Amino acid sequence: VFQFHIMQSLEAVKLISVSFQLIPRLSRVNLFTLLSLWMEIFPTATEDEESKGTKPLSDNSSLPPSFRQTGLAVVQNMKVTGLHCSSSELHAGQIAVIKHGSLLKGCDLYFSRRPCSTCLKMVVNAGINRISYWPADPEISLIESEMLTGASSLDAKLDANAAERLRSNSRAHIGVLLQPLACNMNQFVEETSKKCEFLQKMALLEPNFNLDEFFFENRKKQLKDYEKIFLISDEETHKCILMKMGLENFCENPYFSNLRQQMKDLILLLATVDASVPNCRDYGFYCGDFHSEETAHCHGLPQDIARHCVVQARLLAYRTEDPKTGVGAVIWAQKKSGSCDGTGNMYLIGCGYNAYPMGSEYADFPQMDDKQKDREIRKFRYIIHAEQNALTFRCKEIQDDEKTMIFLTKCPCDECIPLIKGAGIKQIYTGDMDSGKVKADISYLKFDSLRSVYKFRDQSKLKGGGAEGTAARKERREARNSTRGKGVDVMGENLGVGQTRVHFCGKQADLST
Ligand SMILES: Nc1ccn([C@H]2C[C@H](O)[C@@H](COP(=O)(O)OP(=O)(O)OP(=O)(O)O)O2)c(=O)n1
Repeated sequence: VFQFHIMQSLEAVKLISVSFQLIPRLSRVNLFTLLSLWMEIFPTATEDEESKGTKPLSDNSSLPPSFRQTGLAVVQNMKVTGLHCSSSELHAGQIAVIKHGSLLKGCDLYFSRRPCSTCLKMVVNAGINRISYWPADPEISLIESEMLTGASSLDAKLDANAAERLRSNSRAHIGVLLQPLACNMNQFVEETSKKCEFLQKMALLEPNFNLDEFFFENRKKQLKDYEKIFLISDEETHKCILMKMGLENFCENPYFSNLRQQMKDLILLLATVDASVPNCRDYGFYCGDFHSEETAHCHGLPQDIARHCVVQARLLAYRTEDPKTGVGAVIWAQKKSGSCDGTGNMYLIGCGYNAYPMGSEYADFPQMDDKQKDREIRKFRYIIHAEQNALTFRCKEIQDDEKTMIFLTKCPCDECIPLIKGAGIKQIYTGDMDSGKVKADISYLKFDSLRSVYKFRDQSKLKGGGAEGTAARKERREARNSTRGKGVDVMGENLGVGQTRVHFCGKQADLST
């Protein structure tokens, strides 16, 4: 009885701690759904770029008009084991069958559109556990006005009927898995996106940069685009499509308006996260100095793809268990020759976010950061970093002769640099605002001197790289060397050993010193 009471009190403590968690999290289901939407708009190569060899080889420029590009996240035991998108010849479901074969057994598939009957029969046959799809226009479009001929419209209807019969006959659960976001989630994503270091870097380098204006403008633009792609603007048309897909239960209110609200919330979240990584000509992920010879030899990814993968990592970061700092990591590799995937020759190795060890409850371990004097109750010794989770739970092996790339939302720390190097990762795409910092229980000193892995830092090709950038970095490095360990304020307010807050054009940013 005594033991029972103790157990009950422990449970109560855990519950209380859970309710005290400082930041809202994305649910797994919503994360996988968002990843599938994001895969649908994976940047594809133009013929020109392909022939020049500047983009991964892919071929999805000539999709039939009634066919909608689809993104897919393959999930096994709650871990993402594949991210795909359709190509001109193959649908996402077909690609999943080619790439995973019988390993699809027991997997959950998250599609950005309801897959066509051809895909559905194959993935059901492979023994998938569950399919969730985004409840808008399906893969074979049912929006007739956009179709070229009456024949394709009939095909679309026949396909909808066949898919519905396959669904009702299948033992796998096939339906719509969307969950309402935590009540302050979108507000939290907005705040953290504005503070995200990719935007902060711009604020640091650009005189007269209005971060709010830049961020909200971009978000507005993305939101408009994504609503066009992922939402059916006319409610009656949307209801009609839901009916045809066998989702009549969603057609009555309040279920219909709830569903649309959840869809809009997720689209807003996607647009917000997207706007946190600047998408403009002069900013990007560049290796070394933009004009230096080093850059010419290291064959980085096209900027739109690099940025796409960093945004993916930003989405993952919203599953963090760290009460303060969310970090996401995605590892992709590039095959030497093309592949049937809409991602061209790129394939997923693994992805992760920072969290307490597998299987632990939220309150099992300390959660304080280094502002807490008692080191015993700080989080750092317990949290598994995003890179560590991405490597540990990878779904593919890293091949020595292939280019493997890790995309991070934060500079890798000294604990992770040897892991990245040892694993055979060839390129790191990241921000470097923390580089050179020494915090009480975590340090970021090894990144700068890392030589065997190409580092594609978030920078301006005019200001962050090039001669001007080099000079600025040199100046910072010298300042750092002269102040390291002394906790001296270099340019602004002193935040303690290794950190300085600089004030720049009325804004402030934390810099390593
Ligand atoms: N490349 C990285 C860098 C960090 N982390 C994780 C480990 C910890 O969960 C958290 C630590 O982040 P910070 O170094 O920013 O430390 P704090 O969370 O204490 O924030 P602050 O910057 O205010 O000190 O991030 C990670 O997963 N991957």
